[in-house]
Order: sequence, then structure tokens, then C-alpha cells
Amino acid sequence: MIETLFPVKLVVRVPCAVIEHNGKVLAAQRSKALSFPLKWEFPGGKQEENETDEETLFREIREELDVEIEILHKLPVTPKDQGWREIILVPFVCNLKTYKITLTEHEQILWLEPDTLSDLDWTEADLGVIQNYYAYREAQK
Ligand SMILES: Nc1nc2c([nH]c(=O)n2[C@@H]2O[C@H](COP(=O)(O)OP(=O)(O)OP(=O)(O)O)[C@@H](O)[C@H]2O)c(=O)[nH]1
Repeated sequence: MIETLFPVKLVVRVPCAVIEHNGKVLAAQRSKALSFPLKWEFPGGKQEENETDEETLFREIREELDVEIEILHKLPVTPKDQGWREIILVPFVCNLKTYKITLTEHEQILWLEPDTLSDLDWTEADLGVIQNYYAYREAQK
């Protein structure tokens, strides 16, 4: 009997935060040492076993920025095929609950006017997130 092996693609769920504060939005630049060096992203990270999206989000934001956030709205899930794996971004619009940010992983952060977000060099998956964020803002008006 001939057996055909289908390679199983790794699927990685990545909750991330579009953090709003005083009318601006936080963009975080990936470190030189990581994959996608110096690209911009919304802070967050890979889900661990038995975590909900929200638990991952709160843990990652504590780990990366050392702040507490609250969720205001869940944006549409945004998949991105990276060849050997598929990233599923799960973006949440959030507010800060504590304000003293300490960076532990990122190169730098910027607070941007929402309209200027697309000026940065984002990871590809984030371009879809930004469009969905704009649609959410329009719907708020
Ligand atoms: N946190 C975050 N990750 C993103 C975004 N967009 C995007 O493609 N990703 C990808 O999702 C993965 C999240 O992984 P991570 O932040 O937990 O850790 P990492 O960089 O060490 O991951 P990696 O080395 O496996 O790429 C990264 O590969 C990252 O490039 C985003 O907006 N936020």
C-alpha cells in the first residue's frame, strides 16, 4: 500500500493589543534579534496551551510592556500564511489601566495618530488589522 504523507502546517494563534491612549495608538517595533527584525507590530504573542485569547493577551502585555490593559473591542481575526506556518492574529482594541510602560522585548514604541499608522513598516498581517481598526473607528462615529 502506498502511503501519502501530508505535512501538517503549524497554526499559531497570536492575540495582540491595539492600545489606545489620549487619542493615540501604540505601535511597537520588533527587536533586531527577533524574526521580522525592526518591523512594527501590535504587542502580544503566541498563545500557550489551555489559555484563552484574553489570558494570553493580558500575560503578553504584562511581559512585554509591564502594564495592565482592559479590552474595549475584539477586531476580526486575521490569518497570515507564512509558508511553514500560519499565524492567526487575534487583535483587541484596548485601554491602559496602568500607565508606566517598561519595555522588555521591543526596540521602541511610538504613540501615533490613528491616521498615520500605515506610515510605518508593519508585519504583513498587521496591514489587515489596521484596516479592520479603521473600519471599527468609522463605525463608532
Ligand atoms: N505580537 C505580534 N506578533 C505578530 C504581529 N504580526 C505578526 O505577524 N506577528 C507574528 O506573530 C508571532 C508572534 O510571536 P511572538 O511575538 O510571541 O514571539 P517571537 O517573535 O519570538 O516569534 P517567532 O520567533 O516564532 O516569530 C511572530 O512571528 C510575529 O512576527 C503582531 O501584530 N503582534
